Order: sequence, then C-alpha cells, then structure tokens
Amino acid sequence: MEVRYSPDPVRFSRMTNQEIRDNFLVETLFKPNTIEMVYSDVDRAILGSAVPAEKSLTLSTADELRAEFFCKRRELGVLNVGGEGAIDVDGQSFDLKKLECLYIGRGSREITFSSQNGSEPACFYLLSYPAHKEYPVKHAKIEDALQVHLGSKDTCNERTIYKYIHPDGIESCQLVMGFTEIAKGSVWNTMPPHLHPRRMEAYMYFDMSEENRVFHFMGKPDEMRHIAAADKQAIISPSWSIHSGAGTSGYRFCWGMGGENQDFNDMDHSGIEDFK
Ligand SMILES: O=C[C@H](O)[C@@H](O)CC(=O)C(=O)O
Ligand SMILES: [Zn+2]
Repeated sequence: MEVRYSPDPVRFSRMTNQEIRDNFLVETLFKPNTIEMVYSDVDRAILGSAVPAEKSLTLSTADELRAEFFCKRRELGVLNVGGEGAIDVDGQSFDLKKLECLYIGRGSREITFSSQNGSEPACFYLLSYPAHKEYPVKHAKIEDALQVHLGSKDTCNERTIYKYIHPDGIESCQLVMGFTEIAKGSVWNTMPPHLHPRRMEAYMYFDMSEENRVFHFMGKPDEMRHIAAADKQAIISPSWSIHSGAGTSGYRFCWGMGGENQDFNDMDHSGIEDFK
C-alpha cells in the first residue's frame, strides 16, 4: 500500500499546490474490484476503499503492518457510500445500505465485502487505526446515528452531523466516525473551523457530481491553503491543521478521527479574525 509521511507546518507553508495535493489529498480510492489503501504516519491512520463490483473482495493483511491479519492490532470503521452491499466478519453477515456504518473491532480475522447488485456496487470507505483492545463488531443504520444540526441558511453552512462511532454510540479504542450532510442551498462545512491538537482527522467528500468540487481549506488559521477535491476523494488533516470546505454544489462527507482522546467537542475554535 502507499505510505505517506506528513510534512510539518513550517514545510507546509512553503509548498506548491501540487505538493500539497501529493501529501494530503487521496485521489486513488474507489477503484472497482479492488481494495485501495493509503497508510499515513499521522496517528497511523489507514484510509481505504473496497468496491466489490464483479466479485467479492477479502481484506488481506499488508506488508507494512507485519501482522498476521489486518485487524490483528487494529480497528476498522466502514461507511457505505454506494449501492447496497454486505460485509462478512468471521462468518457473521451485515447488510449495509448507503450511508450505513459498520465497526469492526480488533481481532476480527476474515473480512469480506460484496455488493447486492454488481452494476450498482457498494462503495465502502474504510478508516482504520491501531487498537489496544477488542470491541464488538457493530452495524449502525441512519436512525442509530446521533444527529446534530448546525449552522444556518444565512451563513450557507446549515448541515447535519451524523455520529456513528463515538463514546455514546458504537464504542471503539480511538476511532470516532460519522458523516455530515450539507442542507440544500448551503455549501460550507465546519465554518467557523477549529483545531484539535489531540486528534488528526480524515475527510472523504462524496455525493457530488463530476463537474463539481469542494475547496477544502487546511493549514494553520493564519497560513491557510486550499485543495480542490472531487467526488470520492479524501484528505488527511494533521492535528495542526484546520479542516473546512466550501463546495460548488451540495455534498456529503465522511469524517473520522483518531488520536489522544475521543471527545468530539474537544475543539479549539478559530475566529474569522484569525484567518490569513
Ligand atoms: O471534529 C469534527 C469534525 O471536524 C467534523 O465533524 C465537523 C463537521 O462535520 C462539520 O462541522 O461540518
Ligand atoms: Zn475537526
């Protein structure tokens, strides 16, 4: 799998757009009939995808892990952003409709992804971190998510956050995961933005048409840069970076975090006056 080493904030402020993209944007996910993975040294996050179109796909271990099987010492969160599919974990089968989530705990050996209908394949987004103990495998539907309504029409940031994996929902070691839906007419996520030096975050934008982009902002509040991200592309956001975006259309995005704590509200907010 591809391995990424993250630049520090000093190097970041001197990087070109292409260098920023090469380091923080993941453009290689969601290829049909393969499992794609990127290993980041930021909190040892692994971002990936599984798109079982003509055949089912089994998650294998990777050389980089030096582990007998993928979840030997890791936990894995999955969000389906495509057609209806199923995930088999050690003989237990879970049907996942679009926007449903599965948590797969440390110690799970056999993980297989399949689609109900190969012409409209499931698109499983994967996010994994090292885990110190086993938590049970759990499936969550949209009605199981904790919903938080934020923003307003006036500031074009009306949105709903759906939390799946978090201390009051599906329990995990360090993974916190869910998705955010932008209300019709709104385009901003996470405005005003925040930092959480205790956690890194990965964003994966989806449900955008081909001709649209989200301008994702990153960097320290006084050294911000943008990345133009297309549908089903992901962004690695180190703990020193803000993460916020504005789309040329509506969209959804999966967010996931790992690190020091699991407290979603442990955020240091930046004000507009901090931006440069
Ligand atoms: O730390 C939390 C994450 O940045 C996201 O959950 C924020 C988000 O989805 C939003 O405000 O739109
Ligand atoms: Zn955040």
